[in-house]
Amino acid sequence: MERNQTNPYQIHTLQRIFLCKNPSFLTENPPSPLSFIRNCARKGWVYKMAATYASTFSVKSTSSAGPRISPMQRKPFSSINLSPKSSFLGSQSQSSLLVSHNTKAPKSSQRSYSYMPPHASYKVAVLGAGGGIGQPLSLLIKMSPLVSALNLYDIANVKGVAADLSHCNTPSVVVDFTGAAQLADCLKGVDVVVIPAGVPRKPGMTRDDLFNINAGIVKNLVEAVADNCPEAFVHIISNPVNSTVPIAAEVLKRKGVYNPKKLFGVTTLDVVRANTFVADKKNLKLIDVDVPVIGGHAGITILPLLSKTKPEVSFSEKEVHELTVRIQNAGTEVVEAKAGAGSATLSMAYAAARFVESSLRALDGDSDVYECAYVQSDLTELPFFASRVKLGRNGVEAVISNEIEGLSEYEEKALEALKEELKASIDKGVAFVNKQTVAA
Ligand SMILES: NC(=O)C1=CN([C@@H]2O[C@H](COP(=O)(O)OP(=O)(O)OC[C@H]3O[C@@H](n4cnc5c(N)ncnc54)[C@H](O)[C@@H]3O)[C@@H](O)[C@H]2O)C=CC1
Ligand SMILES: O=C([O-])CC(=O)C(=O)O
Repeated sequence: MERNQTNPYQIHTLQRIFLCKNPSFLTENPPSPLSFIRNCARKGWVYKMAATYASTFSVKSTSSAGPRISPMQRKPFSSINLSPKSSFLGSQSQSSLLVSHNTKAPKSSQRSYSYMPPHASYKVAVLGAGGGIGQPLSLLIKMSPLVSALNLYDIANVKGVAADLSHCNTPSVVVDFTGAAQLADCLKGVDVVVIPAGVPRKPGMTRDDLFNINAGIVKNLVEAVADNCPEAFVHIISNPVNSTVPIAAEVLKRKGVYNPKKLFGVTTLDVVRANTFVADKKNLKLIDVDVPVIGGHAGITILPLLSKTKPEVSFSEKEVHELTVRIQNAGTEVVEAKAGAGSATLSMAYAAARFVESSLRALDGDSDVYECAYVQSDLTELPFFASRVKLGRNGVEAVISNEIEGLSEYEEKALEALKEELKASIDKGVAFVNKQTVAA
């Protein structure tokens, strides 16, 4: 079976594109995987895309009556090895679902369909929704077939964003919340909280230069998360991620609700960039490329594992060095191009939306969801580390350990070299919360 690495966001995009082009399709002809594939074939779309659609639509959704989130488990993560044939979507769901589609698909004349469309039943909150990332991210989340409620929070300018988005005819209901007094209401009953609140870089700044402002913002927001939706998945985007995630962990610990499986630093943009740059450099089909990125999310702490690129591809030493440096400096590339008007917003929104969609699929019972993220980890001696993780209903089900085995000499050295900086950033975050606690 051909390995399929299409990302979850592309999958839903395909289904939306198809349904937009065929508006009567849903009412006249419930979209069985088979009929979709026939339509794709008629339109000359590649088989792989059709198969991807079939696999997504074959994923059963939990109904609102079903158990949505099981009780928190505080055991340390288990580490598992990932088959070299697996993608972040996993190998088995794609192939087995394809097989099940092939065997179960009804004849075109039949009207009984075993397929269940995604059921919008999850509540997502975006904190910092009025900002450069917040706005396009909210739009992309509004497009998700899995979201029933989208709560948008900011300290200003969020009313108009919510009014605007609420006109899109997708399932979720959009509600705006402005200012600290409305934060608790925004968070009640939320399944996934995404935090892009905070200031972005200007040319000449490092991400760590944002610490003084963003540390306090993240601390306050996560305190409210702890009080109002302690069971939610928490996605931290605000920089410096290497420190803001440890800050969030300390806050949650002090509130007695820390579940390391549900706290994530969003590093998806590093993977998105690595995939794009490698595909470009090696003239590969973008849809096939998958490069794991480990470590952290700043400068040399961003470590793309080019030796683990799928499909297998060889790089010269020069190529490895140039690609690694470009991926590490890609944020700065955007900051400089924007010349004072902020940092990456659109690509970040795309990447964060992919991570949200993956989390929702995991919550919804898809047992084959993999993403790279910055999480509490025992892969190295550092307490937080980005690597590929398997996501499930309870958050991180396993950290994928074999991807940091058998590294190239270049990667081994880069891994050792990043540890000091990453440790300092983690310690800085923890010290910040300790200091605030003593002062209070
Ligand atoms: N993790 C990653 O890969 C990336 C992270 N970032 C980071 O994301 C953050 C946001 O970037 P942008 O959206 O471009 O900035 P922005 O300035 O355009 O938007 C930030 C938003 O946060 C809001 N905000 C500020 N304080 C808040 C508070 N206490 N509560 C709620 N909202 C608050 C602002 O009103 C604004 O709407 C920055 O820290 C940036 O460095 C940016 C790109 C990639
Ligand atoms: O570079 C920045 O400041 C924003 C960021 O984290 C990125 O684009 O990766």
